[in-house]
Amino acid sequence: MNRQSLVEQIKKKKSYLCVGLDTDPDKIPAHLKQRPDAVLAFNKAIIDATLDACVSYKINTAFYEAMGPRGWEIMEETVHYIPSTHLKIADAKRGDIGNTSSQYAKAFFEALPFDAITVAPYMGADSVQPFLEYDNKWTIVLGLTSNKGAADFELQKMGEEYLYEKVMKTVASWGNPGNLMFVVGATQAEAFSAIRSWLPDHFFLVPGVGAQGGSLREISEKALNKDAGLLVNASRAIIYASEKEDFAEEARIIASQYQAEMSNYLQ
Ligand SMILES: O=C(O)c1cc(=O)[nH]c(=O)n1[C@@H]1O[C@H](COP(=O)(O)O)[C@@H](O)[C@H]1O
Repeated sequence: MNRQSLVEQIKKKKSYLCVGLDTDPDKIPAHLKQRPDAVLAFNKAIIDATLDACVSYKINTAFYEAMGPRGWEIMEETVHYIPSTHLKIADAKRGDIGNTSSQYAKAFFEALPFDAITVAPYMGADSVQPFLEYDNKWTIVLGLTSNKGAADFELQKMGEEYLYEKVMKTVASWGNPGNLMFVVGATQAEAFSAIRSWLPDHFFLVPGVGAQGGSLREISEKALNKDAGLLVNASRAIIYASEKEDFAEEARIIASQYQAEMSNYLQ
């Protein structure tokens, strides 16, 4: 999905919500757990229930890789189930020497039909470039992450700049806002205005609302741009809104609440 289609979907839905499919087999409602296809059935029910409220799904590959070979198949079946109207993100946080990154890019962009992948930039230009070579796919590079450990490296100063600032500005010079996004955690709201001032056009994937406590209002006020420029992810707050048989309906309600709030900020 290219930038124009993504922006059209955001305007049509009045939503920049990304639903995170971080599906933990242990957290699936009891009535589904017995089924051999429990995780897939859970994902399909969540997708059916939230389609109208969101523009993207983010599949956190760790949850599927942890299930062994069947998990990889479930991930594949899930990504095929998501309609082409929605941006399909592989949250895989890959990045390695060039020839290995090329294989990661092939795995998620060709063998699997993802539109986007999260990439860790620590190994530098040659580790990120193979993903950026796909013009029609999105590379989403970790900028300032939502976790406590962001303080260990990302928020350390390198001369005048924070490390994350240097990383984001440098990576921005390798690609363009048509196929490059950055992860900026919602828990880092105080940094959003500055980041938006030096990257006015890029989309940011923003995890950290919901279970991690970030404020949708604050990041929206500070970082929405003319194309929205934000994809805000919530995983646990939506998919585990209920542990009972009504889990999909409850997920729909929470996703719709995010969508309604977003539609106010988009005006
Ligand atoms: O790249 C990510 O998606 C990501 C980056 C980051 O800084 N923080 C972060 O929480 N994430 C992911 O975003 C999701 C957040 O999940 P919830 O906290 O349950 O909404 C998880 O899949 C995380 O792996």
